[in-house]
Amino acid sequence: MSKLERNWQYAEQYPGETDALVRARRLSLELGIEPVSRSIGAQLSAMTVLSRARTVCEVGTGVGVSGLSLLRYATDTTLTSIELEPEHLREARTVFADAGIPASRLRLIEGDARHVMPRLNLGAYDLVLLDAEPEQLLEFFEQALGIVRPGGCIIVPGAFAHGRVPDPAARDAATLACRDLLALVAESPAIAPVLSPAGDGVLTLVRLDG
Ligand SMILES: C[S@@+](CC[C@H](N)C(=O)[O-])C[C@H]1O[C@@H](n2cnc3c(N)ncnc32)[C@H](O)[C@@H]1O
Repeated sequence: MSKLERNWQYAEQYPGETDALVRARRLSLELGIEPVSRSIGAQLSAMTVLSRARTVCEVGTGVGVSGLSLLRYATDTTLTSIELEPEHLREARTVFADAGIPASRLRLIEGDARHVMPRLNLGAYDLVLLDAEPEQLLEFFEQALGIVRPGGCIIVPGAFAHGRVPDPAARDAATLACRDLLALVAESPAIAPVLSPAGDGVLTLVRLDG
């Protein structure tokens, strides 16, 4: 194992998770839904608090691993989470309830985020997480730019498309979408991008004022 791989593995095993997160992660894997990794979950938990995010929007609820992470330390934060699959959302409702998250802090919306996001209030969210179909990433991103407030951020876990983005031979739709987004935001005067190699890559995009 290379030094980089050892670092990565250590970082993935390092953070502790709550019992509710451990249960949700297990359920997610049993159902074949890929949850955010432990280190990314820890980053999300910290980001919500660091950025003082009160309003968070998530695309791709799954069964709630990322949602629980986002809300972990932020007791006043509300989460709007959009999920296409009714079964996933049903499981997520149970996961949030079992974790003791009050219903008043949650707005779980069933539907295709590409149709739901245009109905959300412009500039109303402090933090937006995009964790659904990578092929649709550019569409989600355009909508996210509209709903995140200036100074707020958009977070994209899985930005390496399972490690394929850095491989020039990889040309599948998901990889191309991630590459296109990375190129787009690198050139944008309206965004400060940060790409971290944690998990399968986390792209954090701060929407600049003006
Ligand atoms: C990678 S999983 C999300 C995992 C979750 N964020 C977590 O960490 O627990 C992606 C989810 O996005 C959902 N999804 C796919 N396309 C979607 C769309 N267009 N709108 C909303 N949800 C979508 C899938 O059904 C799946 O549950």
